Parts: sequence; structure tokens; C-alpha cells
Amino acid sequence: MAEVTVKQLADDVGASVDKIIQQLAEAGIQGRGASDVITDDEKQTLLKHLKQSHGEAFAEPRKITLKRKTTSKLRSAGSKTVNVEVRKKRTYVKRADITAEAEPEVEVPAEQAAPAEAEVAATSQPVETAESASPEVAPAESASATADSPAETAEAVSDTPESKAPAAEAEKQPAAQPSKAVTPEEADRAAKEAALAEAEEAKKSKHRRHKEEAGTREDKEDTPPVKKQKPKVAAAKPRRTEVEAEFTTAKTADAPRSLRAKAPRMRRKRRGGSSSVDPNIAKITRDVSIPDSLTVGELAQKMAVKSGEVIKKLMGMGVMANINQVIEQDVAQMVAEEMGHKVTLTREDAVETEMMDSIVYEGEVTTRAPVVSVMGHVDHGKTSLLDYIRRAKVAASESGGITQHIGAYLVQTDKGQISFLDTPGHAAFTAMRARGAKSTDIVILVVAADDGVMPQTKEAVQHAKSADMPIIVAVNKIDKEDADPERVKNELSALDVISEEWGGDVQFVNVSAHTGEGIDNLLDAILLQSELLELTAVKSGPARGVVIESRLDKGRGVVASVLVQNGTLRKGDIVLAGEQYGRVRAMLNEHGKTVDEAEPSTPVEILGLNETPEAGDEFVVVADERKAREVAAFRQEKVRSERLQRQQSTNLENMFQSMGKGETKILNMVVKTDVRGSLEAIISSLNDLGNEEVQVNVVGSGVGGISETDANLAVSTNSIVVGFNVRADGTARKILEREGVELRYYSIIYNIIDDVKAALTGMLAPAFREDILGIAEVRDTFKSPKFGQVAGCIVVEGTVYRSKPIRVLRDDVVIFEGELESLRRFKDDVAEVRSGTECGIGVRNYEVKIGDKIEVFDRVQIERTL
Ligand SMILES: Nc1nc2c(ncn2[C@@H]2O[C@H](COP(=O)(O)OP(=O)(O)OP(=O)(O)O)[C@@H](O)[C@H]2O)c(=O)[nH]1
Repeated sequence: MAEVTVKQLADDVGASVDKIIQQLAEAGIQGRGASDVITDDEKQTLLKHLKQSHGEAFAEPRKITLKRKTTSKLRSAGSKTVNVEVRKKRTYVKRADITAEAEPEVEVPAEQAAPAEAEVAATSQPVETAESASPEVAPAESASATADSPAETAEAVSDTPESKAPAAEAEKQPAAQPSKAVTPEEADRAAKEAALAEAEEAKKSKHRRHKEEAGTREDKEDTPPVKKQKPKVAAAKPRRTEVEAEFTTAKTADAPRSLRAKAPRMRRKRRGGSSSVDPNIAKITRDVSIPDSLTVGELAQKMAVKSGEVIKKLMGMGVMANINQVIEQDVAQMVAEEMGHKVTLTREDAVETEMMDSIVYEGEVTTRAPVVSVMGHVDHGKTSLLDYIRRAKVAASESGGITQHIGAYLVQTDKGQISFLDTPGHAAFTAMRARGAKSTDIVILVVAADDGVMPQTKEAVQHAKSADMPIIVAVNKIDKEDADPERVKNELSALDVISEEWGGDVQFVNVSAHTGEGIDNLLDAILLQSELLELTAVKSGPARGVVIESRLDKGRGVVASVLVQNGTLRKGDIVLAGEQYGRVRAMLNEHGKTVDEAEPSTPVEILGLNETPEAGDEFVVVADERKAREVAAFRQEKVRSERLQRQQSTNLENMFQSMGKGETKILNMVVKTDVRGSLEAIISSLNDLGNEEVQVNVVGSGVGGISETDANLAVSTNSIVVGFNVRADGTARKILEREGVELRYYSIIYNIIDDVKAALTGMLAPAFREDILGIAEVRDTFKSPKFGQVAGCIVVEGTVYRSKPIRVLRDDVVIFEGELESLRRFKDDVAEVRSGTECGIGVRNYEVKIGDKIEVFDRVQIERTL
């Protein structure tokens, strides 16, 4: 350090020259004038003297000395950085004060806090005047080896830690008030130094924080994270000297670390909140909206937990499910509530219901034309019959009109109208039924009088009966020589289709599609039947009906044939058809003529839907196109999830689960075989199975491969399909696969019987036996903020499982039955606790007492046989 004059020293420290001279004299350096030079040694002597003169008893200045002592001790480390650390320390303390105030408002950003911090630093600390500080400090500082220049000396003296803090802040925070005692030059340097120190401190504290945070994670999870920061501050300073440590601790005991130092950490904490690593955050209660059904994965996503956790929970509830498995609303609700979330049940079809409810079908109820389907065995004359009727009754009435095939046509008779679905056969009929549509009112069963009842005749009867539809038998080819209508009556009676003449309720009409004989009688019979059915409709309301077929036409886009069943369909109407929607651009009748409206039982072709709907889809006219689009989208999603669900449920093993309780459970089956002999054997064996609780019902059977018709029948009747030495064709396989219907092939009859027997056994209401698994005795009870009442127990018998039901016994009397809220060993959640081990048990919805026994039991299903 350069030698300075007394005046310079006085100027530097801000004291009067006389005072310095007096102090020098007291220190034994006599006769110095203002311009005399003071050597380094003399400065040291002056410093020593000043130190001695402020002994232990000198209370007030000692406070200042304490700081200097700290400084000098740090300085003994021999680096300038040490000096900065002292300032930093003071600055730090000031921030702590601020933090103490700001503590409850952790959200305050660091940037806002900084000016406040500076202000408080500048004002709240008792200002140590240069006069009082300088005589003591100046020599000390100037004598030290670290401060070379007078400026630095002065800085060390006049820049009390208090004024340093704002200076440091001043660089970053222009708004912060600089200390009056600091010159701009000094402030600048101080700021640099402070910034440097801060950077270093930040580095250190970052390192410390890492350590602390690592430690925090291992801390007790019950401790709120904010509270944990207090001890951390104190613990963060162990490397300081003793005095400093004391000072810091004393200050921080009631004032935690600075807000700014804390802010990034808090931000990090908050960011960490979204991660599932932190157990505290993971237990956040969420509002979970649960629709009618959803997959395990979707539920996990709604709760922001891993799917594995949901699967584990489901397993605990006895439900084995994978991530893509669809679970019911109530199951999902239980899982979500178990996991501590708030559940809101949503009805996904709300939009649909609301829209459907808003459609008003009011008006005068009038009778409507019957809709007829024609079915029968191959080559018995279905097409010929339909063609004849169309030619004779439709074409004739429309002069010059070329009859178009639009899937249906309307016949005008003297007695009324009849709507014929002109896609003969079972496929169309069953396809529609499989989609749940009731498009037909009456079934015309065509049986060739020369051939009698054939396999597909039987099939047609099965279909009609399963759809609960009235049959009219058209005994065709009556013109043929070998025609034997009586034989047909006879054979059909075996199928429970009994002619009116024989006391039954089925009309038999002899017809010839070649000669036209009896056709009018047939139409009369249809109209008579329809009268009995009392078919009515409201003409005036918005239209509703069913899609008969649809296709994509190159020029016209989507063309859908629809049958209006109620109301009147008009051009320009907005139609929602199954999963599709659109505005009716044009409407054509079976003659290809444009029409503007179609009344009940009228088939028309409509143009304008967005995509092709399926045959059998119901259509409605709605008011709002946007809502129609919404509902269409919802239906698409619903169909997808229902299909998924069905695929999981329609099989032999778990079919009974989807059936109702209380009534006789029926296993529907469609059986196809290679030869008649085996078919009869199989059906009679199947009918012999079952009892009053469970039964087999063969809804469809026949000889030959499994066709599209069989598949659709199985879909509509929720059956399983059995092929005995026969296979399903491509279309049938596709339908069965898509709809999740089980298809089984066999070549040994006994295997069919065994499997079905097993399935029926599964359908028997399950019987249960109770096994006591373990007993725990309550030794102590206490309250846990997290789990409520917890019973400190010891397992006295067997093993206690968390996931099993329990009973509470008091004096060996059952006083409560319920389930466990929690099972813990020390701090860990455990799945089971063995005999002789202590554990904490939380009982849901019940307060146990010391001495109670908690009995854990299991319900074991007992196998039942037929
Ligand atoms: N003699 C006589 N032959 C008939 C009559 N009806 C149909 N046929 C004949 O029987 C054969 C089969 O008639 P279709 O109308 O094709 O029979 P289908 O039931 O529609 O047959 P698929 O479409 O194969 O199921 C044809 O050769 C017809 O000419 C009838 O009333 N009298």
C-alpha cells in the first residue's frame, strides 16, 4: 500500500485531520501534521491502538468492531474475494429481513422484490455514520494488505455493508435508491464486486440447494415443502467463520433467506409439480370427469397418473385390465375416488339426448303403409315375386317410368299402399336387424310349392321369429304340376308356423310369380295383417326413418335409400343418419323422379350426406347442422368404444357377465354343420344341457358354411357362432371379427357339448365361501393428518392384506364390515403384513378402539356344476 499523508487519510476516512492527529498521538505517533506522511507500519500501530482502546466492555462500537473483526479474519485468508463476501453477508442479511416479510407471499417475483430489498437495505438498518465508524475503521482498513488505494480504503470504511447492498442492486435495478454515502465511482465498483460476489454466491448456493433438495426429497413426505426451507438456510452456511455462522444463524432464525435467492428455487419446485416424481405433488386432487365408459389409459390420463397405477388399483379391486381395456363408469369412478380425486360423472350422449329430445313429433296420427320384406330358400322365387309385383303394380301405374332399383318400392293397391323392400333374402334383413333397426313390419316367406320347406326356409322362420315379426307364407310356383301346398303347410307347422286353417295365426297364400295367380290375394293378406298391426305415423312432424342402403355414386356423391317411417322428409332438411349427416340436396323416388317430400312408409333416395351410412341406420331430421355434426362425431366414437367393449365381452368364457341377474340366463347360439345328421345331434344335445337357471337357445342353425346372414343373426341376437366341420366365409368372418362375436370351429360333437357346458356353468350364479386371512389387534390409535384415524396394530394371526375386505370385532362380535383405507409399515404403504408384525391400519368410515380386532377375509368363489 502506498504511503499517505495525514490529510489524505483524514479525507479518505471522512474524519477531521485533528481527530486523526489526536488518535495518532494516542497511539504513540507524536508530532504529526496534516501534510506528514504516515507509513504502513504507523497505520498498523494506529490500528492496534484503536483495537485496544475498544475493549470488550465497549459495547456500542463493538458491534461495528465485530464486523471489522469478521472482515479482518476473513482477510487473513488473503484474498480480495473475502472482503466481498463480508459485504455480501450483510446484503444477505438484509434480504433475509425482506424475505421474512415476504415469506407468506411466495408468489412475488424476484424482480419486484429487488427494489424493495434495496430500499430496506438502505433505510431499515441503523445507519452507521462515517464519523463514528471512520476513526476506528479507517486505520484498520488502510493498514490491511488488501486495500491498496485510498479510494479502496475509503470504500472499505464509508461503504458500510448497509450502503453496499443498494449499490450492488443499483446496477441491476436502476429504480433502486443508491446510498447517500456512496460516490458514483464507488457505487460502480461496489456493484461490480457485489455482482461478482453474488454470482459466486449464487453458484455456491445453487450447489447447496442441489444438495438440500436432494436431502429434502428424502425427508418425511408429510412435511410441507415450504417449511423445509427454513432449516436449510441455516444449514447452508457451515463453511463460514464461527462469528459469521453465529451472525447468520441468529439473523436467519427468524428470517429465512432472500426472496430472490428463493424465487428460482420455488419456480423449480413449481415446475417439478407437474412431474410425478414428487410424491406430494402426485397426490393433488383433481376434478376428474368420467364418461359412460373409457379405457384404462384414458382414465390414467384424466388423473395425470401412470396407467400402471390405475392397473394396480384395478387389480386391487379384483379387476384385471390392460391399458386399452374399456372400463365402466362406476369402476372408473371407484378407482378415481380411491386415488383421492373428485369425480364428476358425465353423460357423453348429453348432446345427442338433448338434440333428440328437442325434436317434437306432434300432429295427427294416421295409419301408414306396411313395410314388407321377402325371404325364403334359394330359387323359391323371391326375386320373381318381387319383380312381378313391381311390374304389375308399379310400372303400370307410372306410365313410361323406368323402375329404378333403390332398395324398396311402393305399391299402390285399391285397398292401400304397401312398401316392399326389394333386396330379397336374409342378408339384408339380418344386416338391418344387426344394426338394431326395425325396418320391416311383415315378412313374406316364399316357399316353392314343389320343393317344400328347405334349410333357408327354416332360417327365415328363425329370423322372423327372433325379430318377433308376423309372417305371411307365399306358397309359390303354384302353377307347377307337382305343386303341393298342403305339404308346405305341413312342414311349416313343424316349425311352429301354423296356418289359419289349421288353427294358427299365419296366413298362407298360394301364388305364382309366373302367372300372377294369387298375387292380389297376397297383397290383400298383407294389408289385412297391417290392419291388425295398427301401423300408425304422424305425417306432419320432422321425418324419421331407416336407411335401406347407400352407395357412393361417381357423379352424385353419397346416395342413400331411406324409408321414411314417421313425419315428412323434405328437400333441404338436415339429416342425421347413424354416424353421418348432411343436408338433403335432392330427393328421388323409385322411378328416378325428383320429389320434394316423402311421407311415412315411402322409400326415397337422398343426396347430400357426408358419407355413406349403413343399411339399418336410423335417420332423423334435425334443426341444427352443427349439432348434427357433433352428434355424428360422438356416435362414431361411441361405436368404436362399444365395439371394443363387445370384443372383450362376447365370448364363451365371460358371456354370463353381461347378462342380467335373477332371470334365466340364456346362451344364444348359431350352429352350422356340414350334414343334417350332426346338426340334429348337436341341437338336441345342446337343448338337453342347462337347468332352470341357465339354458341354451339355438337362434340359428343350418347346413352349410357360415354366411353373412348367420353372422348378422349372431350379432343381432348376441350369440356365439359354432361351425361343425364348416367354416365362415370372408364376409361373415369380417362381421364377426368387427363386432367381436365369438366364432368356434369343431370337428368332435363332444367338444362342443363340453365347452358349452363349461360356459353354462360359468353362467350359473357364482357361489362364494369366506376365508379369514388374518387378524390384527388394535394396540393404539392416533390421528394422521393424511389418513385420518390410524390404528397401530399387531398382526396376531395369518396375514393382513390391504386389498381385501375387513370386519372389525369388538369382544369377538362383528361391529363393522368395510375395507381398509391404508396399510402401512412405518412410513411405507404395504400390500400385506404377516403375523407377529406391527403395522398401521386405517379403516375407512369407522373409528376403531384399542382392543378391537380387525379381521381380514376373502370371498372365494366356489365352482358350481350343472
Ligand atoms: N313355374 C314357376 N317358376 C317360377 C315361379 N317363380 C319363380 N320361378 C322360377 O324359379 C327360378 C328361381 O326364381 P328366383 O325368383 O330367381 O328365385 P329366388 O328365390 O329369387 O332365387 P335367389 O335369388 O337365387 O335366392 C327362376 O327360374 C324362376 O323363373 C313360379 O311362380 N312358377
